[in-house]
Amino acid sequence: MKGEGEEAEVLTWIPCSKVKFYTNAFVVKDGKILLGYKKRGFGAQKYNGFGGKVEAGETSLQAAGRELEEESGISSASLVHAGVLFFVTEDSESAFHIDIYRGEAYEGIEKDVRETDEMRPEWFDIDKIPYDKMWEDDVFWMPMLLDKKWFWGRADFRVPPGESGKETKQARWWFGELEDATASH
Ligand SMILES: Nc1[nH]c(=O)nc2c1ncn2[C@H]1C[C@H](O)[C@@H](COP(=O)(O)OP(=O)(O)OP(=O)(O)O)O1
Repeated sequence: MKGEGEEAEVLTWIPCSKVKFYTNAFVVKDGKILLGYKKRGFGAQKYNGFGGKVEAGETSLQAAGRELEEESGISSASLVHAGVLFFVTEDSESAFHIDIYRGEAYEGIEKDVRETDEMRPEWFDIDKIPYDKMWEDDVFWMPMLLDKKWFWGRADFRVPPGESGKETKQARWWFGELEDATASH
């Protein structure tokens, strides 16, 4: 049985005082979604959208377009802001504000898609998204992205109490739809 202290620790949000600004883009076309199998780095061996750090002097939208092209070869999908994921992990001193984009794909996009050193792109039917091979929180907000509902949420990852390994798991999270979806974004 767990002591009270341990329970309380699990229920607390992880404190953070610095935030890194990232993007992540998911391209959707004809009932399919393009995911990338991450071959190296943080989140390796998981399927994810294509994204990375927003560099100095860039807007989030510019960064999303650049990262999508660098990691998948897609250069002109039209990107729409789909939501925000605030991601906090014991692995990193900083939290991540991740602007999530939905890419509405153009005709013939398939031929532009290419594998890179970092990502192996693969199309999935939207009713067969491999959530068991993705970040644990994605299943909570992906339906809102697919339904074009603007969302906001937070996920905290911790090494579960009593586990000696370093692997973090989702410990606390919430996601919701923004009420004023007509606001400019
Ligand atoms: N779909 C997702 N769900 C989640 O919970 N965390 C995610 C996520 N996508 C990214 N993250 C986290 C993992 C990582 O700590 C951080 C940034 O991850 P990314 O894979 O986007 O960036 P990279 O480390 O590849 O950055 P660059 O080197 O700039 O390309 O955000």
